[in-house]
Amino acid sequence: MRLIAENLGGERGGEAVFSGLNFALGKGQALIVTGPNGAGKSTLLRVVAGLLPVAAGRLLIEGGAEDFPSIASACHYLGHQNAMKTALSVAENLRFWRDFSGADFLSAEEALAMVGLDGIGHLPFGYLSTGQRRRAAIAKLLVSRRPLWLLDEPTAGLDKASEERFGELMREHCSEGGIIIAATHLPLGIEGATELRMGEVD
Ligand SMILES: Nc1ncnc2c1ncn2[C@@H]1O[C@H](COP(=O)(O)OP(=O)(O)OP(=O)(O)O)[C@@H](O)[C@H]1O
Repeated sequence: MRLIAENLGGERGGEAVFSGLNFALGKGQALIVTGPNGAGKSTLLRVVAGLLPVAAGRLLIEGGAEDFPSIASACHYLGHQNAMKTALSVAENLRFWRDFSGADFLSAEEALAMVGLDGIGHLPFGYLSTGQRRRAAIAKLLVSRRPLWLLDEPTAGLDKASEERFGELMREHCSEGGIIIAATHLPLGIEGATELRMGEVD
């Protein structure tokens, strides 16, 4: 599977935020999107996820159409918000996302263990600390198999150990043929990733 952007443009509120972006990502490749606040990193991720329309150019996936007829069906989108219900337990939230996303992978309990949150699945999500909430949201990536991970500031609020653990999960995803696009202000520890700098004047 390859994800290709050709002359891609995105806009917010009718105003162009970026234009003329080109990239092609094959199995196992990662793209790190950097740039100052307001450069359009989140907008790009939302366009790729299908949450905002493509304003110019095109985005396509090649290969894997039988399993993933659209980019949206191939991706996990981890935005700034964790997208978890505070009144439901952590495990209930993960089971919801597992059912919603399909292609079961790890159980809620197994996924929580992978982010170092074993034994807290029964707690309401709202009881968790900021970093624990982010880790539980990261566990969503592991309850169903989707090849394309779109990550917006994924390590914001994580302690050092959790940051390193997540680095390992991302490297594992790539080594299994997954693709990652991550917007970040912090190093993520993915070797060999390509960097896309947004908001810079040539
Ligand atoms: N809903 C909206 N309506 C209009 N403009 C918006 C909307 N959301 C974002 N913008 C504008 O789009 C531009 C790009 O925002 P975006 O969130 O993509 O930047 P970013 O690079 O992710 O920034 P940060 O590093 O602060 O997260 C900004 O100028 C922002 O003000």
